[in-house]
Amino acid sequence: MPICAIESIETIIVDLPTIRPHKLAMHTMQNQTLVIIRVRCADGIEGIGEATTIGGLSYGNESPDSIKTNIDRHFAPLLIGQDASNINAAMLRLERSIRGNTFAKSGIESALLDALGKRLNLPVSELLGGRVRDALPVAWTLASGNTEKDIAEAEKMLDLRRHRIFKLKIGAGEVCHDLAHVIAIKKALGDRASVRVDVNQAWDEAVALRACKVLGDNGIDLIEQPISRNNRGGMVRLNLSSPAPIMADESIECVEDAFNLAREGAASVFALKIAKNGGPRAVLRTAAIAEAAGIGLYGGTMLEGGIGTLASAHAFLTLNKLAWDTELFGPLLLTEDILTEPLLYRDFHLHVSTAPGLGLAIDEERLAFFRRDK
Ligand SMILES: O=C(O)C[C@H]1C=CC(=O)O1
Ligand SMILES: [Mn+2]
Repeated sequence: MPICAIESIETIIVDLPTIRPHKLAMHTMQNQTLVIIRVRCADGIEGIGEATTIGGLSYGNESPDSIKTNIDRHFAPLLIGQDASNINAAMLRLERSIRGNTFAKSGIESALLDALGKRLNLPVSELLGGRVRDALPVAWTLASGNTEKDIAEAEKMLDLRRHRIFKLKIGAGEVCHDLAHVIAIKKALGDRASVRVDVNQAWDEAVALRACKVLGDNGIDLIEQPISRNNRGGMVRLNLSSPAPIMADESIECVEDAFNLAREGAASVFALKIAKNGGPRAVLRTAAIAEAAGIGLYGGTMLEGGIGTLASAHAFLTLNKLAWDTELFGPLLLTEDILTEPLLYRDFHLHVSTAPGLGLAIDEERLAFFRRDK
């Protein structure tokens, strides 16, 4: 294939409203901020990617502002003039000069895959080796902060046949109150739904030791990141003692973290996130480590909009087993998106088309309206 140079890279910060406040242990989201990445190539093809985090710097090491600045100032000069079709070479070039910054790398890798797919007339899932499914089961997060509201929201999702897996965000309140909240929701939904919790690192080990037992004994299927990512020994001990499986989320900030967690036995399920590994190809390296270690897989999200959600979905479609399903509901938390077509959620699944690249197009008017610098 002749060399097709990267001509320009544009980063655009977009602020979109959410359907309701989304309450996490470390931050309450009132809206969501996406960083859209447009990689323009010499053959006129444009690759589109997204790098999105939650709550500025309250969740991870990168913020929308740092992602934009770092791509504009540090990534773009390394990539302009390089072959857009050689994703290995482009990503290795970044890796040699740029430490960390996996969110920004993920957005760039997604955009390069989108461009290559459009160039070759193939969906990104096929560039990643081929899909073994066309749709993914999708969990919903109940995070209004109110038990009755959360139960009503879950009932609505079941009626709509949109979700039958619910993740509850806890950790911000008193432990006893949080446990009562979770147990009340599980009681109301019974066997009609899988109920899981995400503590977002809020507990210490002593609290988690007791709380995980209560959760497991009350029918909670999965406990996500109960304690700090820094307490790896504690994760190992909890994973041994908890009656419900422990899932690592914040513990994985790169592929090497995944290897160390697997080696130490610190979790029996991994949340896969393209943003935390450096892209759709990078996340599959973490998936391979998990598969080799007998660790279950869950398709995670950073509450991306449609672009990041599809980039994640194309990677997850290629996996042999996704024992714990996915939570790719980000676009459904937003009242607006910037794509010409919404993603297709039906019968508890996200359905992913086989259109070239990520299979999406930007609605330029909406983008112009929602971009922060307009
Ligand atoms: O998992 C997280 O910690 C982040 C995110 C994913 C779903 C959700 O509601 O929040
Ligand atoms: Mn989480």
